[in-house]
Amino acid sequence: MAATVVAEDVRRVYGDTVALDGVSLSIDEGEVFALIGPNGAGKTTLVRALLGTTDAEGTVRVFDQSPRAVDRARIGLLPQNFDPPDRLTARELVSYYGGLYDESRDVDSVLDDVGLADDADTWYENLSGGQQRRTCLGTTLVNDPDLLVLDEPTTGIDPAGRRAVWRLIEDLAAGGTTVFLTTHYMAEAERLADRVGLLADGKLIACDAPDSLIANHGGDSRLVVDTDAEPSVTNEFSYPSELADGQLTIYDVPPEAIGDVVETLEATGASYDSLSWTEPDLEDVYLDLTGQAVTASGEVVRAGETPLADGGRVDTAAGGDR
Ligand SMILES: Nc1ncnc2c1ncn2[C@@H]1O[C@H](COP(=O)(O)OP(=O)(O)OP(=O)(O)O)[C@@H](O)[C@H]1O
Repeated sequence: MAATVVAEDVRRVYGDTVALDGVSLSIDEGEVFALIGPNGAGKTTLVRALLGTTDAEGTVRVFDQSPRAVDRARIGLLPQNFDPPDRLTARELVSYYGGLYDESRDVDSVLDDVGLADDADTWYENLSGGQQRRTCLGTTLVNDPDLLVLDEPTTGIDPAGRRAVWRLIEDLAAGGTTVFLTTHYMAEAERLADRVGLLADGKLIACDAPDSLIANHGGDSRLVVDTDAEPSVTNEFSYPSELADGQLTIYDVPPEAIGDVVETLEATGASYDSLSWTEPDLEDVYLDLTGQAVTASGEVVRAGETPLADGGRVDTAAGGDR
């Protein structure tokens, strides 16, 4: 399969700040590639380097051309901070961007694709956050791009809006569009991406399919039970387990074995209050590889530090919008 984007040893320094420190990656045609990293990791700088809007050392090829030589009609870019005029309607905005190209898609079909057919004549300022972001996405689709570059497509929008954007990206990917997106929402990358690149302090520290990253770096699943059990309870299970401060953690229990584990616990005469089972995810991978957790607002919390006000290691599909 042909590579749509190839970057080799890309480096960008701003004064004393090394924003990108030798990043190499390639994105295949039709692939959804998500670049994960906290605020300041270098995501936007890499977007700029790949599109040739910032000077960087190293080599970048897009459609096997220098980025600045690529026909702009082949690329759709959603910048992180896209702030169109408030008093243009969704239709006017998409139509305006369509006018920038020699050939563009029918405006109504674009509005339909982004789920704004019913709100096409609403001013931008009166659309919800999710609708606004989908309008912005519409302006990037009007030239029917072969490569879509989305810099933090869902930052700052509510969970329902985020899911709507996810569905839209999934539809585009199913239609064969190559997508490069950046995000600090691990769940977003896990859901959408064929491959994920983990960026930390300007370095690409891992790059693989989400499942492979989780299998190699995510650790075990955990069954956590609040219980009054005696310390010796850990001898009862055939899985590794530990008891501390009234919390029993049993590792690597497959979901179908949870009932047996609970029966074993009950048989010891112990009672319990709550029980939760969690699978490892990309958050665990990032933590394992960097010693850092990424909060919902994209800040990092280093292992051993007090979590920030927005809840520390949180980045679920449902929560944490600011
Ligand atoms: N034009 C610039 N001038 C000076 N420093 C810059 C410039 N652009 C980025 N940086 C610095 O480079 C580093 C990487 O920034 P970048 O915006 O690429 O990160 P990011 O991962 O996109 O972060 P965020 O999620 O906050 O947008 C940061 O330390 C940032 O302050």
